[in-house]
Amino acid sequence: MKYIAIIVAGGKGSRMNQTVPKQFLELQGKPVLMHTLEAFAKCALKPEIILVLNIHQHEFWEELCSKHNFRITHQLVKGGAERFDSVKNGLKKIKGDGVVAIHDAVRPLISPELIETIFKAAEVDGNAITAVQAVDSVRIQIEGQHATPLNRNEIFLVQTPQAFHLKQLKKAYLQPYRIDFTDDASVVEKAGYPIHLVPGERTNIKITYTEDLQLADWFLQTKKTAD
Ligand SMILES: Nc1ccn([C@@H]2O[C@H](COP(=O)(O)OP(=O)(O)OP(=O)(O)O)[C@@H](O)[C@H]2O)c(=O)n1
Ligand SMILES: C[C@](O)(CO)[C@H](O)COP(=O)(O)O
Repeated sequence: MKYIAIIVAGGKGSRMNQTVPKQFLELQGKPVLMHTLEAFAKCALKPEIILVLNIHQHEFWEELCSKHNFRITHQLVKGGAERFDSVKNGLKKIKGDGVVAIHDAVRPLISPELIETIFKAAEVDGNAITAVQAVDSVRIQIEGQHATPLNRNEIFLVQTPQAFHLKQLKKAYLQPYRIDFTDDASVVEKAGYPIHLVPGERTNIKITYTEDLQLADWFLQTKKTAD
């Protein structure tokens, strides 16, 4: 079986409010994005890596690779206006059959072991989506109404990687973009495929706000000390 990873890094990081998009910010001495690619390169299944980046940042990325002597083989593809478009651009580069894992560049703490689990689970079930169970109490509030509680044992917070048979993904990504396509699972589900959840990792945080970068730094520092 062929394993392919699409790492989406085409975003602006507007919620982070920095001059450089968050995927390029330094984490333990190197850009966030390099940690993410390293995790995939360390996965025992040795997936082929496709990196989706805004076209105006390709040169900058190549400079960063030289500066950090970064040698992991990957194919560079141009990003799109929405995450959906970036994934679509990555998919266009894939020929033949295989299992494809899509991952946010800004989740640099993903473990190589979870990547392998996700690929293998998708191979069996058609797709595999990482998620962790809610630990806080959860309520839903519809505009103009009082907030009502939900059963947190039934609430899962969805992460990436999300892996799929290429056939499912290609069919799903023929659909037009919708605002409620917040991840790949929502696109594939809309195309008629049931979604399979796999336990994620609580440390696999998405760097969205400044404090997330501080938290990621702490996790990595702690891991380094433990190793
Ligand atoms: N047009 C886009 C938008 C997002 N992404 C990627 O999708 C992942 C998850 O998106 P998010 O955390 O929302 O990143 P940004 O869009 O950069 O952040 P923000 O919404 O704060 O601007 C990120 O790795 C981001 O680079 C992408 O490849 N192409
Ligand atoms: C794909 C994702 O990371 C799954 O949790 C999430 O939906 C991305 O959301 P964002 O608003 O684009 O950060």
